Amino acid sequence: MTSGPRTIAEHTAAALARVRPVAAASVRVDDPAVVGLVLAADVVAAAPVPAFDHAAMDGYAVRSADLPDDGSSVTLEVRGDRRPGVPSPASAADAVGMKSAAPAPPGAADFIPTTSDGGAADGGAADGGAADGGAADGGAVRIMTGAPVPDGFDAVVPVERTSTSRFVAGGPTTERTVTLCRQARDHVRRAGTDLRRGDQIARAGDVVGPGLVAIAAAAGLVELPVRRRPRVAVLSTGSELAPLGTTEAGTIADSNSLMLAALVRAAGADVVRIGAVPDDADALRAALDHVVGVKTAGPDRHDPADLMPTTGGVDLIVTSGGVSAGASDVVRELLASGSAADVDVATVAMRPGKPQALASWRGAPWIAVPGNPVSAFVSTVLYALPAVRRLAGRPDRPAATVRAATGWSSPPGKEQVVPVVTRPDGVTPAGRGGHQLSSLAHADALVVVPAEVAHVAPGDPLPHVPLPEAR
Ligand SMILES: Nc1nc2c(c(=O)[nH]1)N[C@H]1C(S)=C(S)[C@@H](COP(=O)(O)OP(=O)(O)OC[C@H]3O[C@@H](n4cnc5c(N)ncnc54)[C@H](O)[C@@H]3O)O[C@H]1N2
Ligand code: MOO
Repeated sequence: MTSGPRTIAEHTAAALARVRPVAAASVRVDDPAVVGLVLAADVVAAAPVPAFDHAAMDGYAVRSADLPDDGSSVTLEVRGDRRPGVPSPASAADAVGMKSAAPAPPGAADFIPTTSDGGAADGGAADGGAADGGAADGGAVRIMTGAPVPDGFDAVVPVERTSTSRFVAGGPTTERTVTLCRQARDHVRRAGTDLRRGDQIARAGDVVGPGLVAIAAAAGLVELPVRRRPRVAVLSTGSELAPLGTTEAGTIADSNSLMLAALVRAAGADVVRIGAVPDDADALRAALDHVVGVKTAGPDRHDPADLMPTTGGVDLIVTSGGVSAGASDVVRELLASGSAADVDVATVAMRPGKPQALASWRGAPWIAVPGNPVSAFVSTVLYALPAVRRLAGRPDRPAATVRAATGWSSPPGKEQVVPVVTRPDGVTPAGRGGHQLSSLAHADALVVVPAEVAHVAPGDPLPHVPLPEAR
């Protein structure tokens, strides 16, 4: 199908209609590769955060009811010791049998009941050892930040606001009593006050970042439902294209495939870069078959009947060059040959980037952009990157506008796509503007000047398409 001139929005929609998000999979939260992937489903907490009521300060757990309302101090017996990472009081008591004759060494991961003479309890609650520091008898329980607050206790008084004044890291803790008073804050982080079980953590389409990994782990999740990075093949067409560093007369460096690969990678895809294919339909056919993983069975490897269709290789193909009206425009030649499906050769009323094409090759969507480097760049940003985003499972980028910081002219009747540098006072065309490849070196966004605008004035609002951050 060949259509008449269309708008950028129309061609973007036509490109997007060809792609769907790649399949979802589960990836462990501790797999570094999960960072940067896109959630395939909403994520909810499997456990509350915090998981249990715990001390927010090193100090003493108390019952506020035991502390005078008027703020005067009270001396309480120190009846136990709570460290982070210990079992619950009951199981700790079981573990130590409540019979230990000597105080545990500092750092012992136990709840150590303390007797009134400073030694460890040997008879449990029955002899006044306040076996689990339970609240029934009140008193104070020495507690370190992160340790579970004993049942019945409801506040923690920081050590520096008590008669103890400080704990010595790794040192003994033998005080039998502590004098303290009511504090304005309870310094207890309560279970579920950050997230309750079932609370939503993130939504489908969100990118997994460091913070999400942390909250997922804290909320009891082992795996996240994500989509793998889309695989995108990038290749250039042109018999004049030579490998990097070649200085042979009449050849040029294949800069487009490097540029397109970097753009597509920055947008979140894994890239299979084929590099340059000569202006030869058979060579292009073979290269495309290679990237989609088609097996050739017969002696004539180009007979479609001998090809096993598969999209196992890549999720999208992006090619540059060969889409205009020349005798060596190999993409056009191949699209006209009947080998490709869903062919849509389009003229877009934009500058640069007028000739465009879409197709599908053995089931893989194919976005063909023009070869002029600036055209290839803007076309890839406008058509291929939204497709990569959709393949990855991300929502479409919301429309944004930016102010022009300077003025410039624009061709009448065409949308003008301008690589720009974005500053606080607005955007200015990057480099020397126009079709100069050098202008792309510092561009951080594109702006699209509407077709009906012949002159952009400073302060005019323009649609703004930020470039993806290189990675
Ligand atoms: N008679 C017409 N001629 C052209 C038209 C038209 O409408 N009628 N359109 C022009 C426009 S607009 C563009 S854009 C180009 C697009 O042409 P192609 O997509 O066929 O691209 P090529 O001819 O292959 O190359 C154009 C230009 O870009 C250079 N190039 C190509 N590939 C690379 C690469 N990988 N790395 C660096 N540079 C590359 C190539 O050498 C050419 O100079 O067509 C106009 N013609
Ligand atoms: O529109 Mo072409 O894309 O001039 O460069």
